[in-house]
Amino acid sequence: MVKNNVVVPEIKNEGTATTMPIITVDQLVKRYKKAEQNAVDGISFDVPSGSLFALLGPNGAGKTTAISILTTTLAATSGTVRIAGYDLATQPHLVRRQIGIIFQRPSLDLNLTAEENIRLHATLYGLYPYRPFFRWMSPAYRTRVQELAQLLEIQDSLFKPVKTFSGGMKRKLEIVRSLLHRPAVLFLDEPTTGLDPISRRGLWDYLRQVRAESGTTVFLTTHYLEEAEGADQVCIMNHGRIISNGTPEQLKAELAPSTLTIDAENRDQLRSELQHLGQLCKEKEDAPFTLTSADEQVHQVLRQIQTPLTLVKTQSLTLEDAYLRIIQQEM
Ligand SMILES: Nc1ncnc2c1ncn2[C@@H]1O[C@H](COP(=O)(O)OP(=O)(O)OP(=O)(O)O)[C@@H](O)[C@H]1O
Repeated sequence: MVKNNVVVPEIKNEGTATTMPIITVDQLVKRYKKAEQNAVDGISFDVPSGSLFALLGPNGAGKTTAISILTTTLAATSGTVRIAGYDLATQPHLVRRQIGIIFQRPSLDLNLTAEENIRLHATLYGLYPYRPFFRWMSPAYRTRVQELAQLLEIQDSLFKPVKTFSGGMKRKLEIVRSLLHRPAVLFLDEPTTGLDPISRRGLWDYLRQVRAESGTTVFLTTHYLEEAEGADQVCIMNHGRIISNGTPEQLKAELAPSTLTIDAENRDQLRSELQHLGQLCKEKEDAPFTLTSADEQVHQVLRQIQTPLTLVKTQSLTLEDAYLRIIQQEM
């Protein structure tokens, strides 16, 4: 892998993802006042409509800065961003209508019920006229809230004070609230930080469901690599720059090749066959042959080998392995 290599993604079209970009970022720069370096240093990427896009990077890489600009809460120094066809710099109010945001820190009023939190948000954003009771709100509002609450399985807690909610339920409530206006893009800044593994898994199941049902594009920053494994596209930032961008499979294939361990009764024949196939492999006396290549190459090699094998073991590395390699190359 060459440093700063940007893999052009071949977008998977699973379920709702299409190849049309809903977000286009071009040469985006942010330099904070009095800072000596750019926090975001000329990044460019596209997010296909309906996809799950994960932005990764170590602490201080520039992820929160980038997501803050994309969600119109921070002004860029230069560069252009288009979201759902609108220009971020000149049409921020139109962009805001297209997006839902879930920040790192929950922004719920703990003394209100879940539904009251949703109602306040809906009224503040001008989605529905305010009424002092749920039953007085418009039928459209009531149906939408019930639908979303059911989707995220918090319908039994809708009228309970949020202070009685677990961390996972609060996150789900924030999701309900952010989906109220059917945003085209849902931005999530480290949405599962502080959640236990069960709540994290649950949240992901729900987000998957929401995406399947509404075709929402999800743009996420996370430190949990296993969460990014399920993304259509993974973009890795470091020091304000994009150092890798592609599908998880592409990143793994480029940076963390799979290992194939094979052996045969007739080791001489296998060795010469491997040499003939141009496979450089590590070999210790009497130990199995270990080949390291990208996933599809491993399978190709296996298909071509004629020598009867006594051992075949493949080990695919994880996105976390790929990520650590990319970051370590940068150090
Ligand atoms: N308000 C600010 N003023 C000055 N510098 C800032 C400000 N916010 C962030 N920075 C700097 O910008 C750089 C990028 O920070 P940012 O918070 O975007 O990184 P991050 O990738 O989100 O990190 P983390 O994973 O820790 O949340 C860092 O060097 C940080 O110190």
